[in-house]
Amino acid sequence: MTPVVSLRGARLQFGKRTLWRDLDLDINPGEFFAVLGPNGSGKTSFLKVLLGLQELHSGTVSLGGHPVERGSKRIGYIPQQKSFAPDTPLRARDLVGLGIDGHRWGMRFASGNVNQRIDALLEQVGASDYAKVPVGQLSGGEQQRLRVAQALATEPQVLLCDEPLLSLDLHHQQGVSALINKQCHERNSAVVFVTHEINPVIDYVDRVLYLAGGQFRVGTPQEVMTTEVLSELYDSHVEVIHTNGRIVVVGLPDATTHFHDDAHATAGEEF
Ligand SMILES: Nc1ncnc2c1ncn2[C@@H]1O[C@H](COP(=O)(O)OP(=O)(O)OP(=O)(O)O)[C@@H](O)[C@H]1O
Repeated sequence: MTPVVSLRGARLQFGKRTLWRDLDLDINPGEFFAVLGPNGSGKTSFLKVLLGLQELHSGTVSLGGHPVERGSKRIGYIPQQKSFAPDTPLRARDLVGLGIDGHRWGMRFASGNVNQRIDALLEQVGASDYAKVPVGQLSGGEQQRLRVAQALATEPQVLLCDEPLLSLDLHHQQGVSALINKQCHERNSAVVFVTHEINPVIDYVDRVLYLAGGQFRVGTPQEVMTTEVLSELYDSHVEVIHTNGRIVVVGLPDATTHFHDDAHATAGEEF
């Protein structure tokens, strides 16, 4: 199987601060891949590398066997949930339409084909009923469904999701994550899902990249979400409890203070 995302010897650092290094990773079609970690550990920066918005310090990254490029149609991107202003002059279907031809300048005269495609996308995310409602009048969950539809417009090989459940209530969290998982399975897209909290997607996640303190671990949730692994990553005792199919992590320190500083690297280590 050809991986959708490949990183080799990847390293990202800002100044003396290394977010991650020696990252070798393949993400496969149809894989639901979660990126976890505390504030400032580099989750969004990881997405930016895949979006071609952030260069690696060293190593390589490719998408579908090609170097990453900005604005690639291979990628669908669902940004963090931010509400539209109530008077935003866009209807739900206009927002989805931007995913199809938003790269074009000037007034859009939607063809029959474009309209059909918009209808199909609205249907796919269960948003047909509010197709003509101005986006600013919709609930956070309804707006987020439209962003999912917009991100799916180009039938992307990989769907990058940056905390797409933030500020959604439990009901809408379940709806949006089920929708993203559906895309993963029915269209065989890879999903890279950045989140602080694994539990809302625990039933869907195949593998996890856990970033903390300038280090990382990759594996299944069962392999990574353990007392031993997280205590090592945080350099402090952390208790991981698995209960009723959910994972509770107790005693998390402020990991952003534990970054590995290259100034303290051992002599002879290669950077
Ligand atoms: N262009 C940049 N220049 C310098 N530092 C940066 C740059 N981009 C990100 N950083 C720093 O890198 C660290 C990781 O940022 P990033 O946004 O990737 O973290 P995150 O894990 O997504 O955090 P959060 O959970 O708070 O959203 C932060 O300390 C941030 O300030």
